[in-house]
Amino acid sequence: MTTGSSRTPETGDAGAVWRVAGPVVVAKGLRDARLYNVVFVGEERLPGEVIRLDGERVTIQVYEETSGIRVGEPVEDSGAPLQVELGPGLLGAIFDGTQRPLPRMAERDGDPFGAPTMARGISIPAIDREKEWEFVPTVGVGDEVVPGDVLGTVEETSSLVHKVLVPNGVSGPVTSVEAGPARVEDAVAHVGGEPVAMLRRWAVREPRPAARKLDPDVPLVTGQRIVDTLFPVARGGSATIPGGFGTGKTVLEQSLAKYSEADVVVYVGCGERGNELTEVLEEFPELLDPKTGAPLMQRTILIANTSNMPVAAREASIYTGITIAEYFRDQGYDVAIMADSTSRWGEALREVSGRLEEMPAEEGYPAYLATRIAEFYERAGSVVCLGSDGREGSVTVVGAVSPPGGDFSEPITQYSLRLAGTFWALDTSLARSRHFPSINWGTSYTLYDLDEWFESAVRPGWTENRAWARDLLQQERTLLEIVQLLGADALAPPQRVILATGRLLREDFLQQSAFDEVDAYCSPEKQFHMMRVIRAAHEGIQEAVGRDVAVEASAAVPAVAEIGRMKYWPDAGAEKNADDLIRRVRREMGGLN
Ligand SMILES: Nc1ncnc2c1ncn2[C@@H]1O[C@H](COP(=O)(O)OP(=O)(O)OP(=O)(O)O)[C@@H](O)[C@H]1O
Repeated sequence: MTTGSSRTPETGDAGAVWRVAGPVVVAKGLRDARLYNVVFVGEERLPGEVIRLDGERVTIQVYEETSGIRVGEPVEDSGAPLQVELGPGLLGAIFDGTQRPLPRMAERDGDPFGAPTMARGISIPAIDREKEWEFVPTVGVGDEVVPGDVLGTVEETSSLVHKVLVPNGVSGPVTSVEAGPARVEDAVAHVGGEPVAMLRRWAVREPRPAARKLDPDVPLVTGQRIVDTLFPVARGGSATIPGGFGTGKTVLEQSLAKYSEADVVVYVGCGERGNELTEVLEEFPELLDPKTGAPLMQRTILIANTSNMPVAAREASIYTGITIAEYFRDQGYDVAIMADSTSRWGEALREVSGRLEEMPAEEGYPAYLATRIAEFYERAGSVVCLGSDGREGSVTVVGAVSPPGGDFSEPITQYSLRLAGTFWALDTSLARSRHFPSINWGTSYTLYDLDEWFESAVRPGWTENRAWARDLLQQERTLLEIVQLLGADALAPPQRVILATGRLLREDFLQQSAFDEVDAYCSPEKQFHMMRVIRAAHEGIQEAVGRDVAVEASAAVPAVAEIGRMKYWPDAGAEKNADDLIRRVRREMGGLN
């Protein structure tokens, strides 16, 4: 994050600390302060952000521990709002909530998740200034360019070409452009005589512009069966994952981060425990993309703001993340941002608001909570990017919510579900019975209609399979209620068929282990073929019942046990395996009498 290092001394406006209350500092004497400007507090120059102006009192949320700051210490206004640095070198990076590179801080200070007072006042540039990138121009001298046009590219990783765009507010003829190695601050081109470097800055609270929004009609394939088949999210759409303690939010967010078909993934670990993020930091660099075989870290940016880091920086981490996501979207990429957890973020808002002595609204949260959550989800979108080539990009937002006591009526869950297009409700009783992912198929939903895409891109028949599975699960639910009241004997054979198939669907399709090397990712094609087999088993049991064969006998044929092993089939041979198994199911069930 740029904390005003580019300011000139003339713009610096100086005041003094007047009051300190936790992460909130009130200063006086800053004549030119503006809302959301970055200021430096105290002798240690701790960065903070102006969050309220009240006469001569300027209220600041400070992004670092304020202990030891005394009344009268200097406060300086940088004259600029909170910004992130954007450019080659972001992929694979690990930042804190204000975009300080954690590995380089750790080199200085040891464990980055250790002491809450770590690294006070240190300012390390987010993007490496010395690294050289091979710049390949895509324009020539004399070409007329407008904001968003691609000036050239650098190969940031083996799987992603970073596009260097004409910045906002710059247009005209290219007056010079130079191929070859360049550092991020070097001018790689001149447009209308203005130098253009690769490094950009952007105020985090301001959405980056695009030419226009598109209807989200392509799914973000996740490789998670219940998600893709029953409740898919669109590229450029949004999803929320509420779940009580231990229901699997973090595991699901991480599976999405690992396996979603996004070009770039921004993972914001917000207020989670340090050891959970350490796991992520250790595990991610080891993982390979199931599609390309390239290290997953090459497409990932991690933003870590753990529960022991200063609370105000947690609020910033979401904005830092989404701004970086939009930056890659603008290059024409599909980006997914996962935030775990927005509840911890809401708690940061609540804490700061409490220090400001604002009138609390629902459950002590500030009245502007809903607006803030909306600002985050509304930055999702599929767009035509700025620039003349009409390229398209998207940001998909996935936010986890940890409602206290698993109570979904609390404000953050309620606001999130009003805003997000997909709702994956994690269920405590499913988690307790070790049914993972514990997405409740009765209460979850998606508002995106993506059937057409699946029909043409995966297989015709996808929609019908999906409708069949949903209907069957719904019927099973109703029947299970009857069984609870009256016992299984109350059911007629056709109803028992539904229970038998419902079980197959739940155990052999919806359950998916995030920790099994093969099962953790399931392609839509394999999902389709697995569903075909389960439907064939359903028909087989139904036919057998028509011949007066007991449901239990059909459900016990050896081929049914093989259905339980479909998860471990390799993706590649799924179609043939499914054909073979369907034949076996028919043969074995057909032979019963
Ligand atoms: N898809 C899955 N496959 C296998 N096990 C899972 C899966 N999802 C969750 N689990 C199990 O559930 C446990 C809890 O998951 P997780 O830590 O994600 O929960 P959480 O909702 O994030 O918890 P917290 O409320 O503590 O943040 C995991 O350690 C794991 O054992």
